[in-house]
Amino acid sequence: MKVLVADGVSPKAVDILQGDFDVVVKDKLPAEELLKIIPEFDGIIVRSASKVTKEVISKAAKLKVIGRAGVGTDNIDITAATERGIIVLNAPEGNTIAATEHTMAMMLSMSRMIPIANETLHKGEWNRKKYVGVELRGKTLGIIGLGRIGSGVAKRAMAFDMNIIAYDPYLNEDRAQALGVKTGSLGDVIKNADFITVHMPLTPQTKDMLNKDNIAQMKKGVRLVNCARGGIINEADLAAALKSGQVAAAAIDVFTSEPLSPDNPLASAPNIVLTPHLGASTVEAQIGVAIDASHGVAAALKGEPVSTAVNMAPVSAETMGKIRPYLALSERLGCTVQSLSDGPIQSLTVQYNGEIADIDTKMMTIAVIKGMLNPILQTAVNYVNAPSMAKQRNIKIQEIKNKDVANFANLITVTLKTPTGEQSVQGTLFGTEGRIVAINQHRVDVDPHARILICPHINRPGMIGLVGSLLAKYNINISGMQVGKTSIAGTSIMVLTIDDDITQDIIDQVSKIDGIFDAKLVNFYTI
Ligand SMILES: NC(=O)c1ccc[n+]([C@@H]2O[C@H](COP(=O)([O-])OP(=O)(O)OC[C@H]3O[C@@H](n4cnc5c(N)ncnc54)[C@H](O)[C@@H]3O)[C@@H](O)[C@H]2O)c1
Ligand SMILES: O=C(O)[C@H](O)COP(=O)(O)O
Repeated sequence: MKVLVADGVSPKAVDILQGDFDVVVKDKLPAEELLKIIPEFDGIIVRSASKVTKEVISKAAKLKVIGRAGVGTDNIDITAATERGIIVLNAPEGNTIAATEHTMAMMLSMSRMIPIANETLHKGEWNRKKYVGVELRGKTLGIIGLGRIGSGVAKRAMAFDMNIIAYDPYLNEDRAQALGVKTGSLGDVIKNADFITVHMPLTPQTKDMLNKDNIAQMKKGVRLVNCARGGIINEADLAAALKSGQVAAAAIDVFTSEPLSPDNPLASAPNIVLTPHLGASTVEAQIGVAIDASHGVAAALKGEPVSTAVNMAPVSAETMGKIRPYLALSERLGCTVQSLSDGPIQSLTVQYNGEIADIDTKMMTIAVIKGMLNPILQTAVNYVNAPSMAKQRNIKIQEIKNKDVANFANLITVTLKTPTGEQSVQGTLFGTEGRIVAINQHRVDVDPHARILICPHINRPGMIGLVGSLLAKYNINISGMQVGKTSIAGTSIMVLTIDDDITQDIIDQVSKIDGIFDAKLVNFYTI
């Protein structure tokens, strides 16, 4: 598979990917070139420069994953990617410190007029009277958006003896208390702050959040910082407020259109410190995001789950650690139960018993759906599109959780209903190895790999021999065999692991053997 590493992402990404993938590096990637070359690639890693638009995605016939070596995914059309089942992932933590420290640097440079003092001194002007700044100590800093970077700024600003007031409508009050930060409404921040810094994504709600109306209500001489996204502070309104003196100074790293055009009103505004989107530009951050994004892209291309995918239900790293060993088993249970069934799938129930009932199992249920649908659909089903594929087919999905369990520490029971009846399989982990432990109430111990042939049969001597001889006639080797017990009198189930390919015609012949009720092949190579 081929991966395109664009936008000057650190060479660390190439080091990580090149063992497994064919890697192409394009530090500069004009939009027309991206459109032209994207059909060749299975994966792409970008920073904010390349725009992965709907048009790019429509041409990306093989694309399975878009990795963002950074936080903001506003340069990627996530809706278009999700519709195509393309995983979009980011690297949300690698550049947090860099952006936090850049915000502090911007606040200090703006307060002490360092850029202009430096520039004029280089021109030979020794101007000590003109560049008298203000202190941070004792000032109120309004932080809008108290996420990773906002909290980091809060901590550092406290060390400068600033008073903090934060506004974040989605913030849990406990988190603010743990940080020792006072919270308030947007209006409280607007009215009380001497400095305001914004740290949230650009969304329809946050666009122009600071504008001429609320800038007019701020303290005269307020100082504003934007190291988040261009447009959260309206650029024309800010430029006007800098000219009028309502805003004493501003420090801006991000712009509505990048690179910054000379026509942008901020380019010529007074008392403003500008940097060309440098928040994440430290050696450490670029290595960090490249490592995280490339590991995510590699995992996605290998069909493994990705904890930083942004178009899937989020799963914490802690939960991921607990569920990871169950994912392959879950997929195999989905594949097995589907292979046992006939007719259109009406509903799928996944029941979790034991300790796993206490954890967030939604990704395991998605793995079951993936395993159930992949063998029967033309479109590749993955962790992103599995729930919507099930919905499109009107399959009712139900999760049941119960801490009670007999015989095992944890048990997953997958039941699938079609108009012809109900099939169920159960699985558990022995150590880290997944095992199918029951098929339609017959107790078995099956390692779900390669292909298995499942034959319910009458419980009488000679049945295994009959099936074995028929398969031997076609030179099909049986590498494993299990006979399942049940409380249902007179019936049994044999599960044969077979190495070789087997035709439907041979399976039909097995099912016609006297005493065999049915023969179903589960091909784990199809998931
Ligand atoms: N300048 C740079 O180079 C640079 C580097 C890294 C991140 N960023 C940007 O910084 C921003 C913050 O990044 P982060 O990692 O802290 O993100 P985060 O997701 O950890 O935090 C965002 C916070 O904003 C809050 N929020 C969302 N909508 C809000 C609203 N309407 N009003 C107030 N708060 C709201 C959320 O509740 C969350 O707490 C993002 O836009 C990101 O793209 C820029
Ligand atoms: O959202 C981000 O991570 C930052 O804006 C960094 O963007 P960059 O990778 O283009 O520097």
